[in-house]
Amino acid sequence: MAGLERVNRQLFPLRDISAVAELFRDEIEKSPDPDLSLLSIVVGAVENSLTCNRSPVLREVQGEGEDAAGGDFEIEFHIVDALYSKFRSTILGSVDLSCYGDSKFATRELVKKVSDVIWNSLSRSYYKDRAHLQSIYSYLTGNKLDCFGVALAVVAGCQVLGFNDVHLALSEDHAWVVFGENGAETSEVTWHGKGNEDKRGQPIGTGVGSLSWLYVNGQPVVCDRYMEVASLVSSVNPSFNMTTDIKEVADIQQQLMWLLYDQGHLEKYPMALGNLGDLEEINPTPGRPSCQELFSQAVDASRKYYSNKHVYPYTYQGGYFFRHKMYKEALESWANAADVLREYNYSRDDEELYKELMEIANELIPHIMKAVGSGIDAHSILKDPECFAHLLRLYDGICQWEEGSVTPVLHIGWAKPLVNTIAKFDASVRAQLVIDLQDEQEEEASSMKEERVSVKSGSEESSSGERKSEEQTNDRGDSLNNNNYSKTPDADST
Ligand SMILES: CC1(C)CN=C(N2CCN(c3ncnc4sc(C(F)(F)C(F)(F)F)cc34)CC2)S1
Repeated sequence: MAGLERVNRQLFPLRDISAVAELFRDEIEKSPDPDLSLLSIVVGAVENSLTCNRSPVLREVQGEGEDAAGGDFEIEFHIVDALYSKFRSTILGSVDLSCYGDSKFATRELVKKVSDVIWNSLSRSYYKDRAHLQSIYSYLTGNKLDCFGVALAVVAGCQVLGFNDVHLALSEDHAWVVFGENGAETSEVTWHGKGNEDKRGQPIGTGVGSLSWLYVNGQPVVCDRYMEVASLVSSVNPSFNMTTDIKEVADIQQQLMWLLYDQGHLEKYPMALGNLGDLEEINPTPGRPSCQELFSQAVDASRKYYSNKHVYPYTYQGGYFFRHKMYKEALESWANAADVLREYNYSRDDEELYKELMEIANELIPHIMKAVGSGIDAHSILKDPECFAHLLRLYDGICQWEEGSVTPVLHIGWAKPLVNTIAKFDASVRAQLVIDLQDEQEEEASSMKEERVSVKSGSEESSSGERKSEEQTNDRGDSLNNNNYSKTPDADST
């Protein structure tokens, strides 16, 4: 039974958060196969009505730079019904299933066909970096989707066709699909980055290209239906403009995220836990885990399920500590993020991550140095050898990221803040730096260089890790803007 037939029509017209939450709860708790297009249309309609259709009068009274009063929304059943039918008929009307064999599993050709149907119905040229282009509501009412939205729409399209083996695979900066028996096959279905030929229809490379951060070294978040619901909720964007969020949209997103959290559907989804942490930091829900706990759960999930190959859990956590002036903890989180980087070679695919690290090294850490320099130094950072060790581990990780890459990472813009920062630490702290170079003979044997740096501080010492093997090379590609899942601006990438 399709999603709309089982929906509780008494809930309509949807006028408040609890009605939207009830509809999602029914779909998540009562259906073995939550209907992605239904849920994406509903939450996209709410987001659109509260953030996009603003009456000019309301805009004048809204305070800039804070949560604006979102006013009311009213989502009529017949609107959802019409859009839901439009999506289903678009997909069913464009794909002749007799052309794709009689296997109950999807084929590569089928997945590519669904991707083509979505792709060829998008507007010719639109600003891809815009917010609110992630939902099937946006696709149906404006023929616009961002790169995440295309991937989600392809999975939703395959669900309409009855192929429940097609699922969303997510890295920290790209999305694709898995399909076939045991989800053993992969396929690109959307574009990545700016000005790059899309690779739609191709499998995710198994060569060194798949060892890049873009494909998280073969450790993507492979979604089931419920985690796909979590991804569409996580992609809800409450922004009204660059400085103002609509509080109702954030509240709805937060409540839906807790609903999914309680059902265990965020357990293996570090970025969703991080997003929930951000929402809780702004507006804590009484009786719920703190945002700090959520950021820590995101780190644990990456370590437990993805061999600690994800960087963003540590940058979510480090950002939190920084905002709360917990500078020693922030340095440790950022050093832990850099330890993940060591495994990767830097390439054009990694521009988004590069920007994150630039901000940490060249803006946030200099800010900390200024703050502690002027006396706001709860931990006496500059006298703490462990902080110095975290700083060196951070930079050493970035250096190792660069090693073996065809594209350089560091330049003078990095060196100046680094030199200034190191110089801020007490000479007595710097004097404790002990660099143990591994014995030469061992180096030949292992053909992997390893160098240990430690800063003796009481009992503790911190050290850097293994070097990459020399044969790893780079892959090509570009980046995405991770603020709202959309890509960097490009006039006509589709
Ligand atoms: C710590 C940060 C710098 C703050 N926000 C970050 N986000 C915001 C939310 N975000 C996400 N949050 C949930 N799920 C996903 S799936 C995804 C993606 F795979 F890249 C996609 F689909 F291509 F856009 C991105 C992303 C991207 C990363 S990283």
